[in-house]
Amino acid sequence: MAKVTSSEKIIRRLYEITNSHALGFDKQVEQLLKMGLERFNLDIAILSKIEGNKYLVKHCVVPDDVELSSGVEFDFSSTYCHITCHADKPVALEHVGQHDQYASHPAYQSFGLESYIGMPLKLNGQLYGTINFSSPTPYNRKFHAVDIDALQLMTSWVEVELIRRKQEKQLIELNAILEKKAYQDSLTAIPNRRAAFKHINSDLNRISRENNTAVLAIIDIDFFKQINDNFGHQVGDDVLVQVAKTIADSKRDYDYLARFGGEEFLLWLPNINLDKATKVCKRIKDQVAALSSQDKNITISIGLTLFSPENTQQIQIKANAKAKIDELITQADNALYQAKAAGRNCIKTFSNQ
Ligand SMILES: Nc1nc2c(ncn2[C@@H]2O[C@H](COP(=O)(O)OP(=O)(O)OP(=O)(O)O)[C@@H](O)[C@H]2O)c(=O)[nH]1
Repeated sequence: MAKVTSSEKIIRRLYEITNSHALGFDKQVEQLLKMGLERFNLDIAILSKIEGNKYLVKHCVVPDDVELSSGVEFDFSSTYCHITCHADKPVALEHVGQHDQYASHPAYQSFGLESYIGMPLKLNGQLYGTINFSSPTPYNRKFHAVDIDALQLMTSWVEVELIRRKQEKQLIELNAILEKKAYQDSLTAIPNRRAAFKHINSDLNRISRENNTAVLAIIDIDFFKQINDNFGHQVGDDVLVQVAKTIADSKRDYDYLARFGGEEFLLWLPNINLDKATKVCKRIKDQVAALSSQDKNITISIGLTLFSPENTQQIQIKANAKAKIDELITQADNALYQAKAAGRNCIKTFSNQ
């Protein structure tokens, strides 16, 4: 049987550790550092992060009698890693006290570590920190090329993993932004039509389960086309933003406002009856009427409809919430049409009669 070389052993062990994804990054790094300590027969292992002149211990494995833990910070210039990063390559020192140059280094003066092997960690060419192994006693042999190779392998894995984790974090953040954008109106920054459907959908089930009532209102800015035509699209946009903000500020905290499209807004008022909803809408209408643009008052018309589940309808609503929402919107639209026909700047309620 072929003899397994120490390089092969290290590659196998490294493969095992780096493939143990279930362990999680922190444990993997810990095992990697332990493997390095065994490999080099040294006492202290550190994965550091360097920010300016701050040397931060991110991970470490140390003997019980050494007081060092992750989170501890040092002056970067007073560490051996400062030499390593300056050299921009692996540095291996077997007996620092006997070294012409390093014996007078502040790191030796401060920590008295006699043996050290370390390497810079880089992410996309930028210095991130170091991986290093050291001991207060002189090294009992010379560091060889194979030691540097082992250190190189460990460093490369950490570099790749750190980049992957950074990209994963960026991707999660990007997805959150995209998700938010998918449900938000870009002009007014309030929820959009899609978000409103999603919200009402889940609310309908709760309200019907609690045998409560809710009101759906469609709010439409009056003569909005004239604003655009007379003063331009930008002024129209500003009016939309002002109206959205005014409605958002005047509604109850638990009401849900969305831009339904064009100059129309949808307001969902859960756990309310028609009387009270009319009062909320009147307050909103009056607040908007206090706004003006280009010396012209802005007014809105509102159509309301009541959602009142009966116990027997619960199963139906759960199965067909979309159809129920469409029906409520049609009813509120119908009432809005009447408000427009009645001269605008008023509130009308849908009725079957
Ligand atoms: N500035 C701006 N205008 C928009 C936007 N979306 C829709 N509009 C305009 O809104 C106007 C709506 O006009 P109409 O549907 O005739 O309604 P109106 O003029 O308000 O008349 P009534 O509703 O009957 O009082 C159209 O001119 C659209 O171009 C937008 O995002 N920004």
